[in-house]
Amino acid sequence: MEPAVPNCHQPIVQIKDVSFHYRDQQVIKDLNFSIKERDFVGIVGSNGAGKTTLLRMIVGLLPAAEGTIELFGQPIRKFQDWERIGYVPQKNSFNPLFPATVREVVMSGLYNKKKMFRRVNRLDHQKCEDALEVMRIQDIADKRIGALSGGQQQRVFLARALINRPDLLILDEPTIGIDAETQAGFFELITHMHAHHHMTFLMVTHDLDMVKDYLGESPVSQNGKIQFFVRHSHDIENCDEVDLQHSLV
Ligand SMILES: Nc1ncnc2c1ncn2[C@@H]1O[C@H](COP(=O)(O)OP(=O)(O)OP(=O)(O)O)[C@@H](O)[C@H]1O
Repeated sequence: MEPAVPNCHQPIVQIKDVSFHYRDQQVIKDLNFSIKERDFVGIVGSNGAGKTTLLRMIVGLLPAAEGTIELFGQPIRKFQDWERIGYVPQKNSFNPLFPATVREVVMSGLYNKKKMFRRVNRLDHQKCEDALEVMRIQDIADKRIGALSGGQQQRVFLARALINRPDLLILDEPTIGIDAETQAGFFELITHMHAHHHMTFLMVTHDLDMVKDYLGESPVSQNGKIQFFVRHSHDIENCDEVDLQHSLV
């Protein structure tokens, strides 16, 4: 039997009785689910099941019609600490003429509404170099994003999401449109990060092989057509030892 999750693993996302509809189309109904610190949660479901809608609610882009969502113990409407969450949305495909370089795209992860116009300082540059290094894209940092392959672009968006060293990383079908070999490398990177960094993961994927290999054969729960697979991290045995490596590199 799987050991229980240690008590020091705090709830990161708590979803209670959440429902959502677009006009008259009910997409999510009475969803209850929680994600604890250092869990790796995989969301699987057929097209149109409501997976992206759910992620968009969790990152505050859509309000739940009913029910409550808490992030890091706070109701979402009061939550301000968005730097703690990295989000890689579905399909970031760039026009080859798009003028930004890889480094500029990664740096843009530092800006939110409040900080848009503040000056970039030495620490920001260091964070950017760390994110480039951890994604192994330093050598393409000055290339235009539009000139890269889908797999390389995906690494850039992951680096952009990682620049603030988030506690929770949310990925929406990160390997869609990427060849099998690059996909396997990407999952290796993500699972390595889960094992070695103090981060929690929530990922929508259609890759059932990856889900079964890393998250197990059976979902821990289901809501409508959405299934949730979870791997808990058990390597914090002692609650005094939660100070795992928190830097990226
Ligand atoms: N902005 C929108 N307005 C109206 N309906 C929408 C909107 N976005 C999504 N829908 C509908 O809501 C349902 C759920 O969509 P969603 O994108 O959340 O599903 P999904 O599980 O992520 O699907 P996929 O695997 O195809 O990405 C679908 O029927 C979709 O057509």
